[in-house]
Amino acid sequence: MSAWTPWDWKERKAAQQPEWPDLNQLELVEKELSSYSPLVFPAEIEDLKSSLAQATRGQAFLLQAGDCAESFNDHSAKNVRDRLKVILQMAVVLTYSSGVSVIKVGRMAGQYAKPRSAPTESYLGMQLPSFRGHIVHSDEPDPLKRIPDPRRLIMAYQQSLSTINILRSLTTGGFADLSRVHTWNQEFVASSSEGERYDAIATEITRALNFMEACGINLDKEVSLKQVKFWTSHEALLLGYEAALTRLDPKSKQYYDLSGHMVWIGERTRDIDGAHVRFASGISNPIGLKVGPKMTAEELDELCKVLNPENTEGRLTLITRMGAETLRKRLPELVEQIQRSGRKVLWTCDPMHGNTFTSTQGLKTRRFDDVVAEIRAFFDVHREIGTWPGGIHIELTGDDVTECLGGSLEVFESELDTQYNTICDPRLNARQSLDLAYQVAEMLF
Ligand SMILES: O=C[C@H](O)[C@H](O)COP(=O)(O)O
Ligand SMILES: C=C(OP(=O)(O)O)C(=O)O
Repeated sequence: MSAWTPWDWKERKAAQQPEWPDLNQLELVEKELSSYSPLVFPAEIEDLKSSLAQATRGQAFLLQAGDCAESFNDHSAKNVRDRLKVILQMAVVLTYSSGVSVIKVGRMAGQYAKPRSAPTESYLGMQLPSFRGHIVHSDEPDPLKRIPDPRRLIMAYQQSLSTINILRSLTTGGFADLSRVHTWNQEFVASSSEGERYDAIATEITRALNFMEACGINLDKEVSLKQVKFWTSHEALLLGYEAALTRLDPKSKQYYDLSGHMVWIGERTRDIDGAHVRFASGISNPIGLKVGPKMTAEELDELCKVLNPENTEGRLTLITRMGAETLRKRLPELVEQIQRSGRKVLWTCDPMHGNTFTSTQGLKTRRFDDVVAEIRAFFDVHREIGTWPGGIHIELTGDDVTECLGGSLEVFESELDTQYNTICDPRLNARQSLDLAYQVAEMLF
């Protein structure tokens, strides 16, 4: 096979691409993007890869979380901060309760493109092109506004740049300092039982920090207490956008997709001969691969070979998403095959995408209990085989939304439409996310 180039995926079939009305305009936009500064840097990507290598060896746990689809409509520093807050809170709960180090990766700063099951969707009896994310078109139910517009690729880049700036200043500029652990508890969470439990942990951490200071340890010098390493990730779906931001690192002579630290291949685009797998095979970023209910052991093995021919630890994360019942039946043979082939992979669990259904009011939703059940099944299978259940992949928001059912402060089906704000799939709200962190921490311990 000829040497890989960032654009040679064009010779393959790319699934789930928008029907761009003007391909010349698309090409001009991609050319312009190719001249823009990178959003992240190779050294950061390698740093994440070495953390993921630790997780592959069972020495760390991956928390990958954020929006289903980031929106162009509600971008603000507050919104980014609130999402970061809940991820930091989950990480504190997981680390404090289990003693395992947690790698924090946001579905943020690039998660704008959505693959869909059907090309059209209906709204009040009208057939519309399915919404594919704000990087493609508006979510408004208007056929004209659903026409794909390439200029949105530039808008996605700009919003990602702004999000990364906010994230960098929050994670290194004092906000993520462990001495501020109490302040990450948002008001609407603080009054709930999860919030109170979180506050108790935060008080114990503060007491431990005070104790260390009283013993003469200068905490100001401990960078790991003052700053947080936080990485970005998204699905590499629109390959023109990804290729335009892919650069050759002059030092290592490796190609990196500099649109985010980690990218993943979705369940609908993982064809081994397809464009997405070809593109991902040539970049040096950590790659995630969604593993749905139809994946066979042979297919998975082949995909691992193509995506990680050097068998590098930290390169490949397998993200299973099939619902608890199917997972208990299917995961053992997949794990055993990968074990037999000696492939070094990080296994993580996406308990969201195998558990979506439509409520009686017609809203897409997920049950909190189904989410927990899939993670429990994932832990059970790995514990039985002796492999490391290395992480979770969650769709969440820092807001007080009513999109997923259940949780300890239960969201009922009749309440779904009160704060149903997602532009695509239902997300856990901040309380449900914390609730989930406690349950996963117990499984991890
Ligand atoms: O978020 C992922 C997918 O885009 C989404 O689950 C697809 O949803 P659909 O089955 O309604 O198209
Ligand atoms: C589309 C997604 O998932 P999947 O490819 O697993 O359906 C996603 O994670 O946004």
